[in-house]
Amino acid sequence: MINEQQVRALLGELNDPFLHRTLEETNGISEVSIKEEKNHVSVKLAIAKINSAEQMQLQGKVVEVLKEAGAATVGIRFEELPKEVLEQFRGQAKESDSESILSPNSKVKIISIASGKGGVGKSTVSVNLAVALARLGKKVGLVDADIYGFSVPDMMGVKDIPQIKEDRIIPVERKGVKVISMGFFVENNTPVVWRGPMLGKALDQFFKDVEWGELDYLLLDLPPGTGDVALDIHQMLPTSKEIIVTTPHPTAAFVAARAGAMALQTDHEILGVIENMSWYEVKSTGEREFIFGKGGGPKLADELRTELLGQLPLGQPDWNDIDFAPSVYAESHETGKIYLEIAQKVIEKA
Ligand SMILES: Nc1ncnc2c1ncn2[C@@H]1O[C@H](COP(=O)(O)OP(=O)(O)OP(=O)(O)O)[C@@H](O)[C@H]1O
Repeated sequence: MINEQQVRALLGELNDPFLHRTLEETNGISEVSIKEEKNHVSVKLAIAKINSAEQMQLQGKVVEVLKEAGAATVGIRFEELPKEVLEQFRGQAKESDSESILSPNSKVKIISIASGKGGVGKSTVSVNLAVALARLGKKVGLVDADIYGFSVPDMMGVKDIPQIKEDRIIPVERKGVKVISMGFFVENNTPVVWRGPMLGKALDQFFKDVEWGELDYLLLDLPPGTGDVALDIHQMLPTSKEIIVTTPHPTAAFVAARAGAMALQTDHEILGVIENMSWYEVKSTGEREFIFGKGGGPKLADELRTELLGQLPLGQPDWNDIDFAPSVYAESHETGKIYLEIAQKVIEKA
């Protein structure tokens, strides 16, 4: 037989779905009564907003918890918390929000990885830079903000999907990096068709509803080009710094300059340029062939008055690795070492 004290203790641990505080903290358990002969528990709970999907979810949880503890049947009524209480908690919620990643006071360093056009290796660079920062002991999150063309989960060999806990999204951890991607939330790799406002909301969720925990760096793999999403993100994240990825071809660098110009126009500092696919090294002779041309990276860095953070050769990761992630270079791989050098520079600059 369950008693009132036990009921209060159990329910007190559940969260008000809107305030992210426990019912004990919100004083949300208004009534508890127990009919001993039938082992029936009935409770009245006060939450921030009633008649909502969140209420239904909480209802399910209450029934589950109480039945597990021995109640035969459970009756629940909901009421709304008094206005004064709500305001008090909303005020506090605002304060803690202001410590969130999006706040200018946040200590998390946000770095957006941008490119002028698709296919230059922006996602590959984002993934490997994130892993390299983690290898250097940093706490790193990675947002695949390339909402239409998400590829990060595949590149990192992520097989799990995020858990949802108390309506917070828990990112998937892979190679020491906490990862969130739109790819986790669509089925069967279906392309995502969004309208502008929905898109902004989805991104907003990635920052506000994801339980990132403590982070030193949050990297964002932006969509290619200078479209709406890239612009949205710039506006949403006034403190973010930018890395521009280009290939060595002069025209690629010219197009990438536009992405850089957008960062500067929106007052975002550019940390530097990374030139990808810089050369191909012939194994037998060690000779470098400049397949995609030469000079694009340094020229772009010059134009944007920033530094060339590194040049990455053509070549795939070692696919014999035990903990296989298709696009992640091992620490001992020549390219993996270059990523560590770039990450070190990023730590010094960001
Ligand atoms: N240094 C490299 N050597 C060999 N292949 C590479 C290199 N960098 C990237 N690639 C390959 O090039 C392709 C495009 O890379 P990636 O998806 O990272 O580019 P992207 O700029 O993010 O493209 P999009 O913007 O279209 O998503 C991928 O197949 C990737 O594996």
